[in-house]
Amino acid sequence: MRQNIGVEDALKTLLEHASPLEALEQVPLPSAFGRVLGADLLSKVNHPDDDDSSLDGYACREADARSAAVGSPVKLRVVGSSPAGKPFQGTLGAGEAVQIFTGAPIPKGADSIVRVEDTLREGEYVWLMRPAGNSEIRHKGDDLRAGQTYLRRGEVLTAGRVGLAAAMGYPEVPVLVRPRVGILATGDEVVEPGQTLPYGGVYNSNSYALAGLVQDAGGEPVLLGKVSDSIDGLRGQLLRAGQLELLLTAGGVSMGEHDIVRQMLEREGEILFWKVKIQPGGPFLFARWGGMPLMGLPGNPVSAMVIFLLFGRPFLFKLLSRTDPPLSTRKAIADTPFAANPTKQAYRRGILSWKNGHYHVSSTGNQSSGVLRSMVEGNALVVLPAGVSASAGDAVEVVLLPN
Ligand SMILES: Nc1nc2c(c(=O)[nH]1)N[C@H]1C(S)=C(S)[C@@H](COP(=O)(O)OP(=O)(O)OC[C@H]3O[C@@H](n4cnc5c(N)ncnc54)[C@H](O)[C@@H]3O)O[C@H]1N2
Ligand code: MOO
Repeated sequence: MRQNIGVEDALKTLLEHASPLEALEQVPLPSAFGRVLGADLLSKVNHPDDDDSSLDGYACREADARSAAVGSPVKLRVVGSSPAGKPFQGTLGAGEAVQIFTGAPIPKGADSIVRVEDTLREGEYVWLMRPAGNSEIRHKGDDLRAGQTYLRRGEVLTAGRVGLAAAMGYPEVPVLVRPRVGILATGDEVVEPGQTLPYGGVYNSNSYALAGLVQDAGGEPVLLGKVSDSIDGLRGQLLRAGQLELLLTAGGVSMGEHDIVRQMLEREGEILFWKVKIQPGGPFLFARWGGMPLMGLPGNPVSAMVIFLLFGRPFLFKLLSRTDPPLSTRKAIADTPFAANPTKQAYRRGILSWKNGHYHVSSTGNQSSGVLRSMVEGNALVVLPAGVSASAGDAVEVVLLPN
């Protein structure tokens, strides 16, 4: 078992155990938002499907309306109307105009448009006060060309991408099946919210915070409840869970005699590393157990969340072949001091804001790993290499907390 390894080393090691998933499912568009596209999608149609108008006005021949001006308008006979969805079927001749609406195909015989604001309608005639132009014509395929690929495997279906899939003619899309991530809390003192809190007890916050982070990364959380500090209980609960793409345990990986996760894995799993030079979350453990990768997250609520973000989230991104980066970073000016850890890379909770053209970050205050509210009051983690503290005014790197 490797111990006390660096952050980069830990990430590299665990990503070697993340094999991209292949299984796909078809989902209807209303359920597609946030899912990861499983195949490249090419457009089934041209959009627009023919040259069309970008405004409400009149279609005519450019040559007929060249001399039109406010003082000397040109008079054309209106031979029809072309609303979007009910295109004019005839052919427009010299001296003629067709009333046209935004999105309607340009009638045969017309080559230009004048907008309605520059016209005056009089019965079956229209006066044009400006020359007609063709810059308001949207050309066939300007937006989408049939047969061209616009969406790619590994892309997250944002609102725009779901809309684009619809525009390309797909009522449903192939997406990667969400990796199922088991979440198990440990500890005799851990009690479910709603129950009476005994002396020395703590409500189980880790399972629920982690479930949210798993969903946000594209996974499907499988809540496995909690086990007390017994190796038999832990093993039994994990066996009941069946085969999952990733197991997360929270707690029980530190030095104490009750640290059952580490003890069980030492006996019957393969621990790939234990302890990373990081704060919070130093006792982080990564193992394989029963053919599954297992992340033993430290029990402190901040540690569990930070370790999942820095390691679990990239792991799920790789399983899903996601092409967007798992984390976003910024450079910011520290408005308050941030204390280093002498031997570990530190991640301090900060409040990131934008002032006078720069990002600024200030501490959320108490940086203890038990202060869960710092993950809510803060929106970023200030990254401090081992031994490097930041004074007010220093430039620092921050990692944005996802939503
Ligand atoms: N002698 C040492 N003690 C500790 C060390 C060390 O190196 N030497 N490391 C400390 C660090 S750093 C951390 S982080 C914690 C991690 O310990 P465990 O992973 O074994 O976690 P627990 O001891 O079970 O719990 C720690 C803390 O978190 C609370 N907790 C646990 N589960 C939940 C939950 N589901 N919801 C909310 N809160 C939870 C638990 O009550 C404890 O307060 O170890 C240090 N100790
Ligand atoms: O990882 Mo521990 O969070 O440093 O307390």
